[in-house]
Amino acid sequence: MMNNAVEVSGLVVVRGRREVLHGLDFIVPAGEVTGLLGPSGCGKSTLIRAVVGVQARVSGSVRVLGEPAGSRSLRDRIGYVTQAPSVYDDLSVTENVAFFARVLGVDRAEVERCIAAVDLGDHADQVVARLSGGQRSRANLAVALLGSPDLLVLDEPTVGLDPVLREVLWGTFHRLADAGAAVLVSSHVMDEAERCDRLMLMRDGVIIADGSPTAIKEKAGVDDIEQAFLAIVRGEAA
Ligand SMILES: Nc1ncnc2c1ncn2[C@@H]1O[C@H](COP(=O)(O)OP(=O)(O)OP(=O)(O)O)[C@@H](O)[C@H]1O
Repeated sequence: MMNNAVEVSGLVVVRGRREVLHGLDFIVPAGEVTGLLGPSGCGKSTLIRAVVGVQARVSGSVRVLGEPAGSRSLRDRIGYVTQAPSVYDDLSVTENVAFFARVLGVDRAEVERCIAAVDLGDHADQVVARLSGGQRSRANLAVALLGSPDLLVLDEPTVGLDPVLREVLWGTFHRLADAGAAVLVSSHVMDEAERCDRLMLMRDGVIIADGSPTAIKEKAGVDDIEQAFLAIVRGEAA
């Protein structure tokens, strides 16, 4: 097993007329939950899209599980959850997950396991249109868990979820990491930082800090990540 699921150097992305990622270097290790934190618009989704291989106008080197990002062979080794739901409104949770299992060629037995992993067992037969927002996000996540991907990439998976559910989902992410997967989770909510094994703090298309939450706080000489973020930004401006 490779230690780094993702290895990136010199990542530059241009969108419209603007360069939105300005030459990033980072890794995403296997067996850990890596958080990508930064304010709205800083480039988190763009970074994630580059890793998954769906972003246009990318330069630099982006290697995922030993292959160039976007390689065909990576398709069933990466689970990717976007902010927009991929599940169908008029199908039940089970029908949705079973549909994607067929598409991916994943064993039917996986369907129930993935639904249970996101704690949707009680709603398995409900059509997605009648689920709450949080339940719908979890149905989306269940699809991404099919086939036990080596890399799970989640773009703001906990937005709009209640604290109990967030707790459940973070538990799921850590279980997957403990089983050896690399988990990359973005969030604009700084208070999710402490739940990550490793963090990348991002601002204006640049990674301004990278390390364990403890190491980042120690280096900045403060005791919460939000303060660390501000201290680093102030330090850069000075
Ligand atoms: N098609 C586009 N043309 C030009 N600029 C774009 C385009 N799409 C996105 N951008 C810009 O790229 C930057 C990064 O966007 P991105 O969606 O990656 O940010 P984000 O950190 O994921 O934000 P959020 O947390 O709000 O989802 C933003 O400033 C955005 O305005």
